[in-house]
Amino acid sequence: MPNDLKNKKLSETAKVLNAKRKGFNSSSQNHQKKNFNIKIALRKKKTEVDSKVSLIVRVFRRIRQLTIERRGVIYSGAMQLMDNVVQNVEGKDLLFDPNDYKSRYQFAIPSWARKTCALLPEQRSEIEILNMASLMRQLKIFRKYSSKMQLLLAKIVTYERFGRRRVVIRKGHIGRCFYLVFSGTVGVVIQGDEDRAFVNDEKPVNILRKGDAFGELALVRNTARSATIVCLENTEFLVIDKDDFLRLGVHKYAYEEMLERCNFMRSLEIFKTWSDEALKEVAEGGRHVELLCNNVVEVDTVLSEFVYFVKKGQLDVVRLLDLSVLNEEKCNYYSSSTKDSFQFITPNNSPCRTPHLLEKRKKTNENQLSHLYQLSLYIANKTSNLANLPGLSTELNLGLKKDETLKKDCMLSFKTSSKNETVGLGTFIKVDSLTAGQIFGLNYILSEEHQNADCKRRFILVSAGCELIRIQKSLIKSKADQSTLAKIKQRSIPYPSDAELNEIFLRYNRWRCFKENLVDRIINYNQNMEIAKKNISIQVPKYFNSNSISVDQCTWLQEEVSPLKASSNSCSSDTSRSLPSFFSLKGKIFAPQSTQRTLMITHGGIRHMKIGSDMRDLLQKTKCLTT
Ligand SMILES: Nc1ncnc2c1ncn2[C@@H]1O[C@@H]2COP(=O)(O)O[C@H]2[C@H]1O
Repeated sequence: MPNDLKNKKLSETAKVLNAKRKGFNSSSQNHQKKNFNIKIALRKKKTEVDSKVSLIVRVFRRIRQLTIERRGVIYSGAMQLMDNVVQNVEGKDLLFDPNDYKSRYQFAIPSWARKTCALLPEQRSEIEILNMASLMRQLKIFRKYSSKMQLLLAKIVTYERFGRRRVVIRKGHIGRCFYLVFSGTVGVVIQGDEDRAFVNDEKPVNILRKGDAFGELALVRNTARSATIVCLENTEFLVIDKDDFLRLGVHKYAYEEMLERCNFMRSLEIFKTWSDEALKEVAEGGRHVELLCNNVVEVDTVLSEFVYFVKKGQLDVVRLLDLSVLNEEKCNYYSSSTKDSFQFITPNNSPCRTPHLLEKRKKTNENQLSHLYQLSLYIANKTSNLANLPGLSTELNLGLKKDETLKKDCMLSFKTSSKNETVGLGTFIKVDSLTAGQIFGLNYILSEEHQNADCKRRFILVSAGCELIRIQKSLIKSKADQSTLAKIKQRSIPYPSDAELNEIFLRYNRWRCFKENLVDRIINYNQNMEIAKKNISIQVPKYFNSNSISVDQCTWLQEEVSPLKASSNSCSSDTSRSLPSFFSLKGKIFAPQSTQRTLMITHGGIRHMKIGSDMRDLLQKTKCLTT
């Protein structure tokens, strides 16, 4: 009986539980269904909204397109606001020009602007004038004019376009217009006819690009044209008529710029003896050039026609160094990683002709060397007195092959590589940095016997962000008096020779290899120590193994550290050579104070490296250090 009762009760509870489970299942199924339906409904709604939004976007795009096509209006309120902001900012002493970074940068004059230029001034609407002014603000020279003048010019400016070899201005003709170059390049020829601009060895005296202007002299002086201007490629100009030029006073700006050049030159010691007339004549032929960082100013200083005066910023002088003249033994100094990072250069002289570099080059501006330039190493000393360079010994064997000093200037030596390509090994090395008031190229105006060796060596001029004045060598030469020439002769100190630069490079490279190897070894050591701790049969790795790297690190450390006196400061942050008292290789002192120590290795500056307590033990074991 009790058993029956028990069974009954059990079956009843089982029934109840089953019923509950069923109920639960059905309710969760319902819930899922509901969720699913909501999801589908939401998705439908979303696609509907999406299609509506894309339709609206398309309609607006079309309206904008039609407006631009019909009325040429692109100058929105937002654009105007932005221009105002930029104008306000322009007055401040910014380190960069915001206009250089405008996303609306045009490489050629757009069709709406051509249409505007074709209209008579009185037919141009206010918005069209604003559009034109906004476009013209891309030109550096235009930005120098006041906002009022900009609008007045935008109202009267006309458009002209000429193909390659077309003469824009012919020397001796009457001047009728002033030209602003918007796209393309033109050559200035003073002697002979325009064909000289296209003869290889007789280059034009000057090349003008986007943002440059010409044709002001004849208008201001009321004389004949002083030079012939010929298009070197398809070139677009914005043109200002002589009457407008004089009426609006544009000539005052041109005159002011010339005066600025004149005053700058007058402030330089080298031109102190010059008459005002001579200085003015030279300044008139000069041009202002503003360059962003990493733009190449001159690819080959030997072929250059110009002397460069740094007005603001910094101009770097870079030399392409032939590393293949170093013998095999010296070449071994490059660790595999270091070797990879140096550029192989093909015989046609261009630093960027290898396929992967070409690829990169295509992506960047034609005139930029940035990726190669990163490799350059800075040498502050422009004299050949190497004793002044930190830690350099002139007795150091250069590793130059006999009779293989640099015969052909800047031409790298080429070898056939494993892939049957002719390759050379070179690196760019910065030999000088010119700052405001310094000049590059004055040496060239001396007679050949007085020129220093640098006049026959090719250097590359690279802007580190600078404003330059560019004047033809011939123009300065024609006006230079005896005392100026004597001053130039006196000041001409050549840059370090290639042999010296090679030495500097080797030393730098050795230091770099050493650092890399040291870091590798520390990492390697730490990893192996972990293994060694677990498995006693494995030998504890040696940290210093003088056979495995080309430079004996112990010697290096001693060499680096030897001039240091153990001081009581734990770590000095100034740039003079100093060491914390607890670490001195020479004195073999190592005071264990905590688990972390700072190993300082100096080479013309201080470098820090953290080492752990195991490292300290190891240094002691390898007898580099004793407690
Ligand atoms: N050395 C020069 N470098 C650049 N531009 C020049 C040089 N000499 C003359 N020009 C320009 O060439 C123009 C020729 O016509 P203009 O004489 O009216 O004005 C001249 C200057 O604007």
